[in-house]
Amino acid sequence: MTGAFEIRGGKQLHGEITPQGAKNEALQILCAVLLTDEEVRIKNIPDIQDVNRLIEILGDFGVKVTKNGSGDYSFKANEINFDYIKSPEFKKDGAKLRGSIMILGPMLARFGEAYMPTPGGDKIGRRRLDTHFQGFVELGAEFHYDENDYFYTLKAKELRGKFILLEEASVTGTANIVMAAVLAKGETKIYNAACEPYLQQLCKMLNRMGAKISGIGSNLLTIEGVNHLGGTEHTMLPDMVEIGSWIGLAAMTKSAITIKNVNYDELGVIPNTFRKLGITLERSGEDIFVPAQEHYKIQKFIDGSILTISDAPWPGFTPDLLSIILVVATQAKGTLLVHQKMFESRLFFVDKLIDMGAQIILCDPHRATVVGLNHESPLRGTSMVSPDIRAGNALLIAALSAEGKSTIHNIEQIDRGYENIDGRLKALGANIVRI
Ligand SMILES: CC(=O)N[C@H]1[C@@H](OP(=O)(O)OP(=O)(O)OC[C@H]2O[C@@H](n3ccc(=O)[nH]c3=O)[C@H](O)[C@@H]2O)O[C@H](CO)[C@@H](O)[C@@H]1O
Ligand SMILES: C=C(OP(=O)(O)O)C(=O)O
Repeated sequence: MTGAFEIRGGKQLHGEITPQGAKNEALQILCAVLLTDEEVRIKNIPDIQDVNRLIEILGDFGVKVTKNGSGDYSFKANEINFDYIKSPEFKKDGAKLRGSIMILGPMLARFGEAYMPTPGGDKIGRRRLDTHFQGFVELGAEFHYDENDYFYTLKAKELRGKFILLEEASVTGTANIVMAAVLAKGETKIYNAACEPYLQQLCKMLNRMGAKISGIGSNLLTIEGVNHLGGTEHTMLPDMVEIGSWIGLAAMTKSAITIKNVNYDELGVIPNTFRKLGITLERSGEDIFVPAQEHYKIQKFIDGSILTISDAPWPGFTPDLLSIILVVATQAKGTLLVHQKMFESRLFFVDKLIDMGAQIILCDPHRATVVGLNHESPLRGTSMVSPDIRAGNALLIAALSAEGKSTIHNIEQIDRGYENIDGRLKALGANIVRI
């Protein structure tokens, strides 16, 4: 376990915070640089562990990486080091994060072979990769999984476009198959494609590189294969999971906070989902202002029944914000059912909130009922271990609202997704120390 945060909570915060570039977009976009031998310049790259690890892996692959400034890099994949890709080091490095899986599509498309250890990422239940491999096989690849070594191998003399109906709208799966199909022969149609803003960003970038993708933003993508892709420039969207987290932070700490440059129109149902918890938030151009609120009251459904917030593939509510919703509900007035449909072990962190005094019943691994305390009795500071990236940030927000001192251990799980989080929270007036 690496590092800890010590937090003295119960303080009102105030000021402005700017969201980092989106982590999950960055992981897709960085893999796409492997599709061309020309230079690709990428801006607004968040300075976080997962992304930095992927940049290191690209460097080890032989990609020339140049840092132009903060969050601004150029990549040129004109030579690839296959010795490294087949080496034991790559088996170790590639397994450190989830996003590395999206190296497969570009490598297969451009070089006809691709290798990958079982990727890492959050331990939030089973995270199957079938959709990715079924897609590659449909395009004509041979697939081999070495169960002893947890190592995937893909080979294809030629990829051929076809109609692919995905079993599920997997985010990284869709990105991977799109990146394989852009250089395939003929037309590929991907139905039941994931369509979140980050995938739209990837498709737009690929089109700027010379790809022919239509249907962007829908669940039916049509891709006319091309022979060659060229260089481009791309800027990452702000991270919607951060934006939601800072809305939650403001509500939990009764603080007035302005979240800058959020690209509001790309946030889908996120703002309204927080409004359903009774939180006031105002759009001002591209900023969101959350005023200081003593109380916020959870809405009910029209028929008077208890509100349920659940995750769903985009444009549904992202699963990555459900932990924040759950924490914020602990101090709302009213009752909420949180239904985490996608992941099997993402709600277990509620035992830590219960230790802090929150009123929560974990109904089963997917559902938790929260009875809000209406800010009448604050959470109590405690010592806890961050289990995953989003629960980690949710616990951090709980600790900032709690009375007394909290210690959060295993903050690598927070650092892998949030840039300089202690520095940025301190700038809002938080009492947080990295120990
Ligand atoms: C690096 C990255 O981008 N990670 C994100 C990506 O992970 P990732 O791409 O790995 O997640 P997937 O979209 O493949 O699916 C996540 C889970 O949801 C289930 N599932 C998925 C689609 C569906 O229609 N029904 C369904 O039940 C899958 O079985 C899986 O267990 O998308 C997830 C879902 O938004 C996010 O939580 C992760 O932060
Ligand atoms: C689950 C997440 O990340 P990863 O897919 O990288 O594990 C996340 O970003 O919430």
